[in-house]
Parts: sequence; structure tokens; C-alpha cells
Amino acid sequence: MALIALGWLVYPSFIVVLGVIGHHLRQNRSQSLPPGPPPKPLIGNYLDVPKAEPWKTFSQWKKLYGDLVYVKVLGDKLLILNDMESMRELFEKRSQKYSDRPSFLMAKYMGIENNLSFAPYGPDWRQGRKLIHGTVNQEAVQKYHSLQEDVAARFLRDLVEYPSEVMKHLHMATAHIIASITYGFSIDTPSNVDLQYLDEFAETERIVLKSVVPGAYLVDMIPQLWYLPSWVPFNSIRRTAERGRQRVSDIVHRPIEQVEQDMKRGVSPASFVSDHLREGESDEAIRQQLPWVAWSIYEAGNDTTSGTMLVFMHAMACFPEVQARMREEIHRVVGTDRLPSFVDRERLPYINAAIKEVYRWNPNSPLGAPRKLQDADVYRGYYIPKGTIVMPNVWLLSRDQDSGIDPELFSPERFLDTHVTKTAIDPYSYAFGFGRRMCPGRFLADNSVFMLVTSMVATMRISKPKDSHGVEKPWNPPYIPAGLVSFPYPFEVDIEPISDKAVAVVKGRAMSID
Ligand code: HEM
Repeated sequence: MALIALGWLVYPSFIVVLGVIGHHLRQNRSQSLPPGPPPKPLIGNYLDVPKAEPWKTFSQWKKLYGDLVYVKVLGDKLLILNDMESMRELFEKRSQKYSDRPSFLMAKYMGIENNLSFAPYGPDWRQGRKLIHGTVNQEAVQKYHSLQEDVAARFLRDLVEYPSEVMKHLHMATAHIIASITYGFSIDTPSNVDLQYLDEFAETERIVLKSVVPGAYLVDMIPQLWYLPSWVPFNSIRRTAERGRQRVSDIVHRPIEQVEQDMKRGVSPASFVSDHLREGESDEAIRQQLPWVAWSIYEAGNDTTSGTMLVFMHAMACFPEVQARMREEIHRVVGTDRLPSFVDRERLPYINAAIKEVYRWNPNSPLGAPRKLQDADVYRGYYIPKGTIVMPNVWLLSRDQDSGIDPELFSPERFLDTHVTKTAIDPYSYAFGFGRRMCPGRFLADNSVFMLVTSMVATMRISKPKDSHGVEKPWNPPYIPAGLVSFPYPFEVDIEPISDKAVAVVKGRAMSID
């Protein structure tokens, strides 16, 4: 079996190599490709790119090869961008060419390319972005302030009551914000149906994330496998694809049907979906796309927000002195008689710097989200072939040492010109991506993060877990090591209210919503 598998691996790669040689001969171009580690026959740089934390290796390559590094991994051509200038130039100034996404056969078959995050650059994507923009642009997100404040208050109450279930509470809090905005799912008393959707979304998310990782499915590297008859032993490609397709279609369409039913019964609150359905959207194309765009919002918005909060809690437990400074500022500005609210934000410079530091310390997408070059290009004298997958090494930007403060430390001071001569690169310029495909949900996300962070620091102490003798346990939460996103897996962490007064404030505020 191994030999057969190897044969399948070698044969198409051989064709790819011949094709690449022929293509190169035909191009007769004068510019060379950007530098990079020398490729090996057939497998190219496959062995040079580590499976875990490839962004760290790419960063070391900067010293060897410079800001643009070109590698070939089996059939794929990859360009890694190691400086902000190239990211701006290619993704922003040349966005016409650099706004497509790589395509994966399995993801395409499962319908995942209908999701805006993975959609090819074109009219459908443009229409979807327009729909999302109307709901989460900088102005529009203000109408979710009270929802976010209420969710934060309930989150704190749940923490007071069941602190050991912090991971579950966090997941519910971020899911509720996004599910409520998208589908109008109830925040006050989520029904079993709503909860079931949340579980199914999470399960589908795993299918999605696997399907857009190069090499996760062999058929993406060797498309010929798709045509293997299904009776061939161990060939489950089509079955896997069909199962995924049904699952995705189900979770995309069922919540919409639910909203339609609720609307008929007159019990559907305002939401992205119900607003569009209510408007009696006449454009058939938009009606068709609505379920997919709604799913895109949920899918792109939930784990990223909760993942950012996991990074925050990890940092708080490791750097209690920063946590104390944050709390001091909140108590000085807001007082201790109420929870923080959005109106306080502009008077909280240290908190705002700490939120930037959360985005920087361990960025959610260390390699951004990859783009596919639509037409061959020349940049800095180098030739970049059509179809090259271009990845911004955001992680490297996050390690900048301009402020003079060690990048491994969690130190909001690096963003405050009252503390350093030169401030660090602002993470809002890279953590949410670039150009036309920049995260449309960034204002909503940032508001959720602000509200959850500030409420937690104001009332809860976050610390490393302790054993029954009160001694800290060895603790180093592992992060998702590769793929589109990287944040900690759910971990154990100690959460306790800072005082009886904080408990009373939390309970009082939560009761006022119930
Ligand atoms: C802290 C939380 C979040 C982070 C760190 C984050 C980060 C990102 C990044 C890095 C990208 C790729 C941009 C690029 O290709 O240059 C992206 C895309 C996207 N994000 Fe977010 N995001 C967050 C929250 C949200 C939320 C709450 C929403 C909901 C509206 C959302 C919706 C999207 C969508 C739909 C895309 C795909 C855009 C496209 O391909 O055109 N994100 N996000």
C-alpha cells in the first residue's frame, strides 16, 4: 500500500516538475525568482518547511534570504513576505492581483468556497463583503454595545458561580455575541435548539479548518486521486467529500429556515439574517448568498474572538504585575461601583495598550490568511509567477524590537510614548489582515475583546492554576501549532473574584438584565 501511495505521489509530482521546466523555458524571462532555500528534486522545499510554527523558521530565513523568500512545496509555489513594506505594496497597492485565495479541491467540493473567507476574488465575494459591511462597519457596530455589555456581565456572573468552567463560559459568551448578531439567537435563555447549533457550528469549523490546510487531504496535492473509482480499497475521498458537503450545507441552511419560521410566528428578533429577509430582498442572487454570508460571519468571528481572549488569559496569568496595573487604571477611571462600559474606553490608555499587546503577543493568524497571485508580477526586480501563494509573516512583525522591550514579554508599555522613545508597530496594522480582504469584522471583534477584557480585569483575578496546597502547578498552555489560526487550546486557569464587592456588582448588573 505504501508503495502504491508513493507511486501516486511521485508520478504527478514528476508531471508537475516537467510542466514547471517547460513553463520556465517558455517564459524566457530576465528576472529571477526571489531567493529561498534550495529546492530538492520532486519534493521541492517540502522538508524545509516545518509542520509546527513554520512562521518561526520563515523569520529565520529573513536573515539568510531577505524580506522575500520563495519556496516550492510539492506542486505549490509559496512567497513569504517578511516586512511590512512588501505586505502594503502587494496586498494594498497591487490588490487587484493579490486578493484571490488559494483553492483546495476538497474544500471546493464541500462548498466551503462559498464561505467569504475562502471565496475566490470575484463578483460573489464582492457582493458578500458588501452585505457583511452593512452589518459590522465602524458605525453599525455601535448598536451592539449594549449586547456586548450584557454578555460580559453574564459571563462574569457565570465565572462567579462556576469559576472552574471558565473555558465553557468564554466559548458561550463569544458565540452568543456573534450568533445573536447574525441569527438573532437568544442570549437571555438560549434554547436547546440554539445550543445545538453552536455545537454543530463548532464541529463544522473543524471540517473547514482541515480542508483549507495544504496537504491535509492527499487529493489536494494529487488531484488525479479524485478520479479513482470508489471500489479501490482505502479510497474514501468521494465519501469524505460528500459527507462534508452535506454537513456544511445543513449547518448553512438550517438556521436560516429556523429564522424564517420564527419570523412567521413573530418571535424573531432583529439580526443580520432577519433584517435581510424582512426587507423582502428581491435580488435572487442575494437571497441565495445570504445563508453563506451569515455562516461566514459566524465562522470567521467566533473562534478568533474567543482565541484572542485565551491569549489574554494566558498573558494575565503569566504577567500578574501587568494585570494589576490594568486593574488600577480601571478602578481609578471607572470606580468600583459599576462594571466598565464603552463610554469609558477613551479614558483608558493603559487598557487600550494592553489590548494591542494581546493582538501582538501571540497573533491569531501568524501567517495572515494566504492569497493567490492572479497574474505573474515583478516586484523588487524579482519575478513572481502566476498562482504563487503569498503569505504575510505577521508573526515577524509582532516580534519587532523598535521599542527596546523584549518581544517575548507582555508589556503594554511598548505602545505608550510616555514610556518608550519609539513605540512598537501598531498591531491594528497587521493583526486583522490587509487590503481588500482585510477582516470586515475587526470593529466588532475589537469591541468584544475590549468589553470582555475590561470586565474581567475589573472584577476577577486571573492566575496560574494551583494544587491543593496552594502551590502553582507547572503550566505552559500549548498553542495550535500550524494552520490558519494559532491560539491556545482550552487550558486550566484560576479565576476568582477580587472582592465581595466585585461579586455584588457583578450579580447586581447580571440581575438587571434577567
Ligand atoms: C479578534 C478577532 C479577529 C481576528 C484576529 C480576525 C482576523 C482576521 C484576519 C487576519 C483575516 C484575514 C484578512 C486577510 O486576508 O488579509 C480575517 C478575515 C475575515 N474576518 Fe476576521 N478576525 C477577527 C474577528 C472577526 C469577526 C468578529 C468577524 C465577523 C464579522 C470576522 C469576519 C471575517 C471575515 C468574513 C473574513 C474574510 C474576509 C475576506 O476574505 O474577504 N472576523 N480576519
